[in-house]
Amino acid sequence: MRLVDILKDVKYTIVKGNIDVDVKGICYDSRNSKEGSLFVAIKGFKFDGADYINDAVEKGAIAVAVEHEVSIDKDITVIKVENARKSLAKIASNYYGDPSKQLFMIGVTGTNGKTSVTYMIKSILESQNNKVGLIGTIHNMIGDKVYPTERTTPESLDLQRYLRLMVDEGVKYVVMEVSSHSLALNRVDECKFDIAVFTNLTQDHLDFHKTMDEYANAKAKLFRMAKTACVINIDDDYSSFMIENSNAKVVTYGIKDYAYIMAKDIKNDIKGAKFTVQIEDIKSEIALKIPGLFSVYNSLAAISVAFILGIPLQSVKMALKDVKIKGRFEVLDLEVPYNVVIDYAHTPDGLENLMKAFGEYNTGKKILLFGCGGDRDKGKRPKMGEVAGKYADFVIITSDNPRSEEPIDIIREIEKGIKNTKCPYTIIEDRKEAIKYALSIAKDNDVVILAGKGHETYQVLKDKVIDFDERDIVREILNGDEKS
Ligand SMILES: CC(=O)N[C@H]1[C@@H](OP(=O)(O)OP(=O)(O)OC[C@H]2O[C@@H](n3ccc(=O)[nH]c3=O)[C@H](O)[C@@H]2O)O[C@H](CO)[C@@H](O)[C@@H]1O[C@H](C)C(=O)N[C@@H](C)C(=O)N[C@H](CCC(=O)O)C(=O)O
Ligand SMILES: Nc1ncnc2c1ncn2[C@@H]1O[C@H](COP(=O)(O)OP(=O)(O)OP(=O)(O)O)[C@@H](O)[C@H]1O
Ligand SMILES: N[C@H](CCC[C@H](N)C(=O)O)C(=O)O
Ligand SMILES: [Mg+2]
Repeated sequence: MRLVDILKDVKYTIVKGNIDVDVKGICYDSRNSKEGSLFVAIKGFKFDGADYINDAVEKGAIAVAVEHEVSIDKDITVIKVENARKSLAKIASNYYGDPSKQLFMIGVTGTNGKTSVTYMIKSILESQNNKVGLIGTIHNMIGDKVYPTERTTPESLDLQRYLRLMVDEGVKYVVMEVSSHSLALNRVDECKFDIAVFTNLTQDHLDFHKTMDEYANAKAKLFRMAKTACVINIDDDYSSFMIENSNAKVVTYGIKDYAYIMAKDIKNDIKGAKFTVQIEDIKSEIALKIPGLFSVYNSLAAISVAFILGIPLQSVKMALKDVKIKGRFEVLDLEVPYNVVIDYAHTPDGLENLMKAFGEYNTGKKILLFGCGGDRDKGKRPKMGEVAGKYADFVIITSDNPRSEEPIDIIREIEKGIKNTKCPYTIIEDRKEAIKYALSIAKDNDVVILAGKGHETYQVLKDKVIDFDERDIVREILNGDEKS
């Protein structure tokens, strides 16, 4: 594709060379550069892409886009842009033919519930014989095909490539998680969203956004982008802020106060939740396999999208009843007289919602095992410790993904919070040892809750990533054949 066409509607100046060259690929990481590439050099939080221009050229790049003056003695085309991330999004959309224009785009944002809501929406859309694309934390999907991912919302170049692939494979609807990072870092700039969904806003990612206002402002961008409708959880404290930022029809859902789509007569046990959904004078019984009030909220968001698309409630009911999501309130099928549940709760609100889901019926003790991710929001750690102590009968504080931090430092911060409660707890830094201990103290009718890692089958340590699938670890321990 001609570079001049790739740069359509991008603000740039030519530093040197000619823009009427044929580009054979785009990259924002020099390590992915190849013959004929355009390398977009982004000045990031850790590295400056401009320091890797020579690497990119050695691998065949014939053009680079930079956001500040650099001296380049190579015989290549150099253009200067104001904002490399913003330009990359436009460049990617041009290169892949603006695929989101040919798709019905549903973006789901919020601190918790994004993955859960996207899976529910995908199930409902597929019940109408649609081929659906999904972009999210666990993996990306085109119909039933699964693609591994490292991000909840990919960089613009990767995202636009997925959207092009989805168009080419006959996808009509795309349902995607839109993280606050992606909104702040221009990853979804060129996505033409039709529906935006807001789940909730509570503390997370303040290591990045610094304040809740900044976090809310990032999320609000999505509601300004949506053209068809904005689906809003009216019970959330930030609902009015998201509604103020909505440029399309607003559909509200909720449980506490009046909402256009409401849930009533909610019943909940470890097998799932049941409730009556009410839309004006229409009512229907809904059953979910994932327990918890939070699951009722998530399903109301999905039901709202279905309502906007004119999908009959009977089809919605049938599509929702079997939805299960890896690592989201995943009850393991074991031959023991207690339950083991794996969940992804990794924020104070997520953990509180998870623990409340047990509170209503669990007859035995709630043994909660969790840690907090390293290189993430430190402020949530004591708050999660306090939530754990408030709702559990016994807590084992351990590691999650420590990343570059010392595991014990993270644990000590969590411990500060649990000390504000009377809940007995212990500290076991090694997560596998912690799981072994949790299983050793569980009695009949107890529930062992492994929180924070959910679907993850790895553990990110300082210098390596190890295999770590809690499903396998639990079974190995119970069968007495755990590998050390
Ligand atoms: C805070 C954040 O989101 N950072 C993302 C950002 O990193 P950065 O801007 O700091 O990039 P950098 O590492 O400084 O590198 C700058 C540039 O130099 C380039 N480079 C670097 C090295 C090299 O040899 N050659 C080269 O060209 C890089 O490709 C990059 O373009 O751009 C990088 C390249 O795309 C991402 O990998 C990185 O995600 C980091 C790893 C990350 O952990 N992000 C998390 C926080 C995240 O995005 N999470 C959200 C929300 C999760 C959720 O709540 O669900 C998500 O959507 O996943
Ligand atoms: N609506 C909700 N409100 C509060 N907590 C929730 C809600 N839905 C799910 N949770 C809890 O939060 C955890 C994460 O849910 P989910 O993966 O759907 O959120 P997410 O927004 O995709 O998270 P992430 O930002 O990490 O991608 C769940 O395992 C559950 O414990
Ligand atoms: N077990 C994960 C959960 C959060 C992952 C994701 N939401 C992010 O912030 O990258 C961790 O904290 O390490
Ligand atoms: Mg997610």
